[in-house]
Amino acid sequence: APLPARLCWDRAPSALQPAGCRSWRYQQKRFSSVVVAMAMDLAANTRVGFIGAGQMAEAIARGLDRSGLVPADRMYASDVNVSRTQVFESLGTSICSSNSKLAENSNVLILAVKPQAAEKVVTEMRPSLSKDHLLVSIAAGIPIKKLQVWAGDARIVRVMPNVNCLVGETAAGMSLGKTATPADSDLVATMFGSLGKIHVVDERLLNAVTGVSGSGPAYIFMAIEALADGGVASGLTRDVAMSLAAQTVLGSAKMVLESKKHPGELKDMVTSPAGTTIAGVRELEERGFRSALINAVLAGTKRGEELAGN
Ligand SMILES: NC(=O)C1=CN([C@@H]2O[C@H](COP(=O)(O)OP(=O)(O)OC[C@H]3O[C@@H](n4cnc5c(N)ncnc54)[C@H](O)[C@@H]3O)[C@@H](O)[C@H]2O)C=CC1
Ligand SMILES: O=C(O)[C@@H]1CCC=N1
Repeated sequence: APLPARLCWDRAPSALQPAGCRSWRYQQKRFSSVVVAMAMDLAANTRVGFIGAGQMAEAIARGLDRSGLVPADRMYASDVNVSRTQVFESLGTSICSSNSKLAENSNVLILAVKPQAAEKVVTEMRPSLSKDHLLVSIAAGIPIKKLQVWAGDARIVRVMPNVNCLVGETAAGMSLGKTATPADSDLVATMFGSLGKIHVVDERLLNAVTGVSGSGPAYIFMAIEALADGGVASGLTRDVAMSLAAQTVLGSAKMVLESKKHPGELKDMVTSPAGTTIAGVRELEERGFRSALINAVLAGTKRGEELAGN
């Protein structure tokens, strides 16, 4: 189910920054005072710690800093790989020498290690975790039930974002653990709402979210690359072909989101009788384009289910 309107924002949080923040834009009037107060409280009191400072942690950290909701100097990170902590240091983030130290410094911990490492990492941290910690796991597949056993008293929220956090256009799903509170739900929705869009879903559907939007950017990047290759094969320069391909994907996504029309109807708008598009559509149908995408999503969902069992 989509979040209640007040929590399902399009980039709203860039407008929800406390006075003094870089890009505060005085747009609070668009939101209820409760939401504004919550976002300001979050901005003031949340110390976000990244357990694992890899690709996704970086995308979230850069996105949060960029949105202004949690500035880099109120984020912490730990990683066994020094080259990764150096990246976070360059963002202005404090580095902790262990995951336990990270827990001492942060009240919201983002579990951003690979799913296969999650049990060892969380179990080792358990003595440092208390009911005052909110553990937000982005690890694909790992169920809340397991996380709760490993983490002891910490409250758990599971989120499946995607790498587009980096540009404030993520598409994410979230589910709450048993002891997570409505305030935790609001906080996580606000945080990831500042990075794009987030929906609350039943936990059993989080692997499907992973299949569609967690992994989806890779499929779209491949599509952009292939469209550009087609352009180059047809004589365009690489730069022009890439720009045309990426802008076409951006514009098409906007058409779906803003027109609220069914994608099939939009496709028909492009497809002239005996024209160029139907020639291409026919080729795609012959090669199982739609079926390939459907199967890719199902394969990703299934892999998430496998990761649950490790
Ligand atoms: N890459 C993506 O697009 C997405 C990834 N995810 C999830 O995010 C998590 C992280 O994925 P990536 O960032 O792609 O992986 P990554 O490999 O870039 O990052 C994982 C980081 O954890 C660090 N690490 C390993 N053991 C550690 C330990 N004991 N203590 C602290 N740090 C440790 C590694 O050195 C590495 O830097 C995974 O669980 C994945 O399922 C979720 C959504 C999208
Ligand atoms: O490939 C993966 O397992 C992760 C989870 C979703 C996107 N990347």
